[in-house]
Amino acid sequence: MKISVIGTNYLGATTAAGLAEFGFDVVGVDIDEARVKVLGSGRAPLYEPGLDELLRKHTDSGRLRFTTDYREVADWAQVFFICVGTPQGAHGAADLSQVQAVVDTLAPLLTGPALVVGRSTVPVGTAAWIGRRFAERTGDLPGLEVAWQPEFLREAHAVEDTLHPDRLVFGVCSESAERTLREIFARPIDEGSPVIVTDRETAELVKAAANSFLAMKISYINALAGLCETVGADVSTLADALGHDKRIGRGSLSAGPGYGGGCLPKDLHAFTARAEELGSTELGGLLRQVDLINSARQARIVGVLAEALEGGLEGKAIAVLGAAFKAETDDIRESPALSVAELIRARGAAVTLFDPQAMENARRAFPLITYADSAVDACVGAHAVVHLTDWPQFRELDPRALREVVANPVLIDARLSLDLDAWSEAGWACHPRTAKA
Ligand SMILES: NC(=O)c1ccc[n+]([C@@H]2O[C@H](COP(=O)([O-])OP(=O)(O)OC[C@H]3O[C@@H](n4cnc5c(N)ncnc54)[C@H](O)[C@@H]3O)[C@@H](O)[C@H]2O)c1
Ligand SMILES: O=c1ccn([C@@H]2O[C@H](COP(=O)(O)OP(=O)(O)O[C@H]3O[C@H](CO)[C@@H](O)[C@H](O)[C@H]3O)[C@@H](O)[C@H]2O)c(=O)[nH]1
Repeated sequence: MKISVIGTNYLGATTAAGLAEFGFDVVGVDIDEARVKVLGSGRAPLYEPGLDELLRKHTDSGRLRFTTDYREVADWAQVFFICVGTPQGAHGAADLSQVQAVVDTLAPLLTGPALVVGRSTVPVGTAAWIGRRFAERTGDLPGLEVAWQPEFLREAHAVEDTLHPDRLVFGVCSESAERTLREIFARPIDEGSPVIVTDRETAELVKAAANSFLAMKISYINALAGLCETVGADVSTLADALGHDKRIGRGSLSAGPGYGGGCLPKDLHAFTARAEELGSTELGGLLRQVDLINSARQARIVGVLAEALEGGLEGKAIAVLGAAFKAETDDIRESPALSVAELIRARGAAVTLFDPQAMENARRAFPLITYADSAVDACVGAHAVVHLTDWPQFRELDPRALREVVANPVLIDARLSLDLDAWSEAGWACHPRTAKA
């Protein structure tokens, strides 16, 4: 089977490489020439563990290539996966202009049967709308069908999640579309990935509901973290204890600076907008509260920092550890680390930041922050150190050595993942405090 993947960044590049690994001939299409060139040379245009190797393997084998020209795939592929972006648009609703552009470019070029499979995250009703738009623009081409197969991969684990998905959700209108999807995903199905076959609306909703649920779990534990800070309780132990209950689970229960990234924030906003548009004010209200708790978390971290420093933040030098929205990625979209860094700067302090992978992206988007060549360099002369992205490298830092280079040994461990006993023993004032500390 010949497959085209349209849109080849975080989702699409991994999808294309994964489908080639499953044994198919794949052509990725993107309008970004620079991205297509890098991918064509077997390299990932972003930092994602294992992706470079998979891309190289299949560009070398000839099973995978990339183009900017839709004409190369229109008559060649039988299946088209849509993986373009669905960024936040007006009033939080999803901006579907990239999806619309794909339909409008592809439709006039199609001449025979095709299965178009949406993988982007979209508001419920989008697949039906795309189906109608294709029908209008192809003059009801026989054998053209639109299915929805949401993708649940996490950045930093994208390759593993693509090759061994937790579940596969097929939103289809026909048995033939289901058969095609079962054939494409035969390998993970044989390995035991559960398959849920449903209508397209349910498939679209599964994705929005899953991301909103993850955001809700994170906001719940962050709201509890605030309470724990007030009474000196330990939110990590609380989360461990909650997580042992199989009905709750430990995943997405790590308190921190709030959730960020290219998915959870925008997907929560889009789901809120769509739910309210469809009259579900209860769901809209719940999701709005989740969002409020998330933003408040970042302001609270800055408040804790300001209180920990004599005379507040004005004129102070603050070292920030981390720019990426989480570890093992160079993605800075909606990064809580950079939001906190900007809030600190807005209160009159100078920020010096280090991140193991996201420096280039951060420098481009936030030029007023100073960037250091290492975590230790970022801390030289600092009045406080704020730990905001949970890179394993930051857990290896030697608090005794760092104590020697800072102006003032104050640590805000916003990720709650450093060994605070070791830092306290080395003479640091650590926040947030627990009864233990
Ligand atoms: N990033 C993730 O981990 C992830 C995981 C699951 C689902 N998703 C969803 O997948 C979608 C894509 O996410 P992403 O993070 O890769 O987005 P992105 O914005 O990083 O990438 C979108 C890509 O599509 C390309 N593109 C835009 N218009 C195009 C067109 N008309 N034709 C061809 N290519 C075009 C862009 O050049 C870009 O390379 C979103 O809906 C997102 O919510 C993302
Ligand atoms: O216990 C936790 C878990 C995560 N986070 C933060 O939440 C954000 C999102 O993390 P994660 O879910 O690991 O990252 P993503 O790669 O954005 O993946 C989410 O978004 C993708 C795109 O839709 C989905 O496919 C995934 O299933 C979904 O987990 C990051 O800022 C994390 O630091 C926490 O603060 N505490």
